[in-house]
Amino acid sequence: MRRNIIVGSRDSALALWQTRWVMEQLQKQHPELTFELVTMKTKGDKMLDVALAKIGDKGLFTKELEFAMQQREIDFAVHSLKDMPTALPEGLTIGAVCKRDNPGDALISKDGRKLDQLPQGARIGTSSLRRCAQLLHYRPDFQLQSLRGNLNTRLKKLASEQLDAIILAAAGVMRMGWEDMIAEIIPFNVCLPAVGQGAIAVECRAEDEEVRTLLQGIEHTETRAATDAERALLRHLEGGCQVPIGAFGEVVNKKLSLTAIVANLDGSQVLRAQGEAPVEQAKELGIDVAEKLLALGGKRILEQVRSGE
Ligand SMILES: NCc1[nH]cc(CCC(=O)O)c1CC(=O)O
Repeated sequence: MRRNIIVGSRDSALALWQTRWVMEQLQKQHPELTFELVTMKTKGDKMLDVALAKIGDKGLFTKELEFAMQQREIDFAVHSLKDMPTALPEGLTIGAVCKRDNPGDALISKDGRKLDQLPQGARIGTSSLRRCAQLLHYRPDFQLQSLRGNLNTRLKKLASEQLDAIILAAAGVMRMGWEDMIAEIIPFNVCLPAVGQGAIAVECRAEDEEVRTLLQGIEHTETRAATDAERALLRHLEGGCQVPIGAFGEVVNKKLSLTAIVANLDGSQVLRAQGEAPVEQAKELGIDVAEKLLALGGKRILEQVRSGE
């Protein structure tokens, strides 16, 4: 076994928290190894003020790290699974999906109000089409404002842009130690999370058996099955961040269940589908639920959203 493992990460506070967490778990399991952290900026870090839907680039937060892996400058990279494209570059694989934290979306509001206590026409900050569409479906009076930047920046904008509330992934908020600011985890019947939300993934070279064996130690089987189903669904719908798609997979009583939505941009249509399958058939389940959504009218919605109608 190699002695020194080089670990790549973005340099945002959240990414660093996640990467250090992974390094810590591995170090506990392998006291004989050393882990070295290398940080880099990705295109997504350099374009923090541009709407994600406008950049529309797959691998915005992962490409530079992936290139470094292919060049053997780093041995593995830690990502939010949510930020990973469903198709990985040649020669790379997801070596581990770690146990998922809270998968939900957190409401952080000016005076701790919950969603139902927000005033008519409340101004809510979020940069995600998925959150916008589902919130508008629930409360057409809400005014959604775009919100980008690192978590710190977004939190500051709650006050500086005079918003009533912002929405962030609960897992990120908790990892930053801001749990006390969460007014409410938005229920899944209102807003279904993004594919992979709340799960940390480790990407490595597919042929690097040493590192793959190492990463087995932090793999969480149920989270892998759940997110395999979610990612298969997303891939089948060919949805990047430009399309409002939400999904949540979960192992309940040893069975895998998957719920997903496809929405149009103004939230006037939100289609929902659900399915169950044995844990070993995660990908088939994802495709199955995707097919249900397409049949329900998702095909038309996706065409409309993509053509900018
Ligand atoms: N798109 C940015 C991003 N990628 C992963 C997380 C949160 C952490 C996670 O889902 O594991 C966030 C922040 C957010 O959406 O509020």
